[in-house]
Amino acid sequence: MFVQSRIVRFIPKHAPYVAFRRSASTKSLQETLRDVIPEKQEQLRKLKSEHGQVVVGDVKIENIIGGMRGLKAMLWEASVLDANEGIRFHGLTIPDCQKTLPSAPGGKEIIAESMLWLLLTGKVPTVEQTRQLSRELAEKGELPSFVEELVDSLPCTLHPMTQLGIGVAALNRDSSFQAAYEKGMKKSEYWIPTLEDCISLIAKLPTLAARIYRNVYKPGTSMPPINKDLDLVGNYSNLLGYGNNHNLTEYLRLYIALHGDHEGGNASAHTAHLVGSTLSDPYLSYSAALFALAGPLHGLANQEVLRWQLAMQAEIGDNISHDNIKAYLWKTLKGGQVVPGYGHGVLRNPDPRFIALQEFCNSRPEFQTSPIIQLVNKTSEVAPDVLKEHGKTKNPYPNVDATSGCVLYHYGFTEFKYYTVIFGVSRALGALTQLVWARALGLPLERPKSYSMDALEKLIKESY
Ligand SMILES: CC(=O)SCCNC(=O)CCNC(=O)[C@H](O)C(C)(C)COP(=O)(O)OP(=O)(O)OC[C@H]1O[C@@H](n2cnc3c(N)ncnc32)[C@H](O)[C@@H]1OP(=O)(O)O
Ligand SMILES: O=C([O-])CC(=O)C(=O)O
Repeated sequence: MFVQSRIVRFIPKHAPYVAFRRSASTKSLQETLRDVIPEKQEQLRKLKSEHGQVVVGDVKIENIIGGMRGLKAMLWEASVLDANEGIRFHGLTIPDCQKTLPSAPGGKEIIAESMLWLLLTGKVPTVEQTRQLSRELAEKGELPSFVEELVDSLPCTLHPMTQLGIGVAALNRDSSFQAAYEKGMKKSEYWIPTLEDCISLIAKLPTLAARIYRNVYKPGTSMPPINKDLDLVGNYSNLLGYGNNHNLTEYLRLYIALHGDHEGGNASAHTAHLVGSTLSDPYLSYSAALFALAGPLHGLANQEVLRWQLAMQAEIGDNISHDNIKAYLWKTLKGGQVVPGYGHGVLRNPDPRFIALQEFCNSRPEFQTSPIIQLVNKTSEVAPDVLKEHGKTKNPYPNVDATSGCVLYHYGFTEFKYYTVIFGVSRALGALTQLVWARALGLPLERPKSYSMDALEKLIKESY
């Protein structure tokens, strides 16, 4: 059969990993992945057998006591972070993805399905493939009734992230992986039910997350049915009750695509990987990841930023001068608190996700007079110099959380304790992708060596 390939018009300079073309293929995600797996298995076999002894770095005492920062110690397929340039998904930068990944009908932003396809397969999907995946996700979106009853029984005073983690863990009752494992499935086939679970979980996350939102913030309102002709985030927005706000829906699409993956060492992705390495099923693994995301130094920072910016706004009023912001930043730092939304474990420049969200705002007239977005922008002009003068943080620049929640607030989505749940819907794309690859590549149990301080001192003495 003659298959015509269409090279996408924009070819980036550094796109080493991805087959940067959209083929006319109508192969499903599962079929595409099945084609890619043998190549990757062979690549891993060679790395192990031919290069297993190559040294890629030293381990210093400062790495061991410093949160393993800088250690090159994990395999992660879908994305790699450069400290200065930021994230690349299979070699593609965020602007590359914005140019090439299919969007929703009537929309312009990247959608979760096209990002998921890229992360899982390393290939840019066709529009048809993306639509096929949207339909599959919509068809698998309903929650089992016992999970609905479980989340409905939770007190609305329980943080939405705790509720999300509970709901995701409970979905494991129907895990295909767990059932197949119990029946004695061969290791080489683990990836198949793992993929099934991952797709099912990604499909159900918006329904679960929207149910939590309704229970906590809009009690007594009923959710519309899942629309089989909509993309995942289009449905999520609908279920939340914001479906008629096109701009907010587009923002959610971009937000969820961009937060999908940030290589493997971040706390949520790493947690999913660690738990998954014990052969816990994807629901349990991702539930654990959500509780890492719920910490204020990680995903919860997007709620903290809004709280902090609103407190700043209340204190300085309408006079949002650089000097007033600077004084508020110093007050935060002298109070012994971190400036939320600034700094990063790896990045050493402004986060390109922050830039992409700022560009989203800059391209829309409604943000030019938005008090909260103007305050975020002005803060980002002042904070780096203040943090440099403060002299502690290795990265004084804004990360993605510096604006992500504030844009939601602008749109009237003001329930800030819910914001990290949206991040949790997104991070599944990357964390679950890696679980599929971990099983397809037969990666082992993760179990690093630890030392006590006494044992470290002994090692130090021995090294002299
Ligand atoms: C999606 C995400 O997870 S992005 C990150 C979201 N988190 C935030 O925005 C919270 C604010 N930022 C921070 O707390 C940090 O920058 C982190 C947690 C993101 C990274 O932490 P680290 O890798 O340890 O940063 P770094 O090496 O620069 O830290 C050195 C010192 O600077 C401090 N520092 C780092 N960032 C900040 C900040 N934004 N405000 C004040 N102090 C800071 C650290 O607390 C540390 O102080 P210590 O020596 O007293 O412990
Ligand atoms: O990479 C990190 O450590 C934190 C982060 O930005 C993310 O997980 O999105």
